[in-house]
Amino acid sequence: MRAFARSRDTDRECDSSLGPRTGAEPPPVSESLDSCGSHAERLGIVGHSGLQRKLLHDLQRAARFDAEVFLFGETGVGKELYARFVHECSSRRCGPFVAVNCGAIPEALFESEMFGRTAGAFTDSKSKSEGLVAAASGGTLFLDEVHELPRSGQVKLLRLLQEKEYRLLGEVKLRRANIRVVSATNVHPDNSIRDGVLRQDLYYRLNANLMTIMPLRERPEDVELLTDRFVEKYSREYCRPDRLQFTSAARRLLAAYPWPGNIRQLENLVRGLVCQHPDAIEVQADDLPIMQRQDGDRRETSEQSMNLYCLSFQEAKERVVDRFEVDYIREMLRRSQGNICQSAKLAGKNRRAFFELMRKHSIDAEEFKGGSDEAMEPSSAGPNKPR
Ligand SMILES: Nc1ncnc2c1ncn2[C@@H]1O[C@H](COP(=O)(O)OP(=O)(O)OP(=O)(O)O)[C@@H](O)[C@H]1O
Repeated sequence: MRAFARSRDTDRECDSSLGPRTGAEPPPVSESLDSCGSHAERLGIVGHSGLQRKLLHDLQRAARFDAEVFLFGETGVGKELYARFVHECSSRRCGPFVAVNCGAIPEALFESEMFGRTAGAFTDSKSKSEGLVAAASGGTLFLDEVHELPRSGQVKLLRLLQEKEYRLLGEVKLRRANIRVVSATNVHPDNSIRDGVLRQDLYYRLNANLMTIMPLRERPEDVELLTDRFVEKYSREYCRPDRLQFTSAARRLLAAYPWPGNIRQLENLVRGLVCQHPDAIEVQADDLPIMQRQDGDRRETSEQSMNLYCLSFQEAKERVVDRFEVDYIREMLRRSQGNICQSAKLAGKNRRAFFELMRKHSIDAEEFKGGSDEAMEPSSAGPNKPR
């Protein structure tokens, strides 16, 4: 079971008067919304854009009640971090936070992993095992990549959410579940439902509080603070005595870059710069070559759009659509490292239609296979992802 559960908090200091409670009642008035600022700080959440402040405010509000929270956002925007924030701001903060990668649970093992099993429940199960629901008891169960849950498992989860009851595999007795479920996905739920990947009834049950986490490119004001936070974090981790500085040209590039891998990508870039340039004091714009290329691409795009006005409406429209299709398909392939099935899924198209578009524009999936760090990272920095 532990292979699917990424982490579990057990050793935190808690005010026993604050919980975990049974989960039904909201925390007392003394736990005001503002008291959660310290939780954000403790979790290392930074950002001062309006979008970020609104998100934290909405999450705090949702956290006070025991209803499900559904987080939607691109990869690397911080869904797991914000799920922890909900947990910390809730009356369940003294209970465990159990994060589960739904895509990693094989369909055949779903029930036993989620609900646990008695000894001998199936042929080679010699001992009793508590499931994830029991592991998260009194706390929060975080279902990451929820659209990857097996279909049969979704039905069973629906029953758990509706009845707040479950049964160990091999046992008749019903047990009461004391969990709050926070789930997350990077595929738009409308697309997952349309493609039959996510059951609509389960989605309705999970999204009592639907929160969209905006990508980093929509809140460039946060880039500077995040950069400084990561410089501090990795200077400490790699025992660098001096703090890396960025020239204003380099900071402008960082703020203008679209960050397809979001905050994880920025974090990896900074980590790479901190550990790969131990003697450098200042990062120049020239130290961020792929970002400059991106800047060049953008200039080129605007020049091309000027030329559009020399064409007829129909021709100009076709050219824009073509360019969009190429950019979009390449981006999906880049995100899934050349996996066509996964790219089609991300795009909400069927595989054949996606492949036809690739053929139309002579795009080769091989180009995106392997070397994903080079494709993802704005510089050659930070070859290892933290996750
Ligand atoms: N506002 C923030 N402040 C500081 N660090 C952040 C913030 N948001 C995200 N991070 C950091 O970015 C990294 C990626 O975050 P996280 O793993 O939560 O993203 P995710 O959306 O769950 O990604 P995925 O969809 O790939 O699972 C983590 O190291 C996290 O600590």
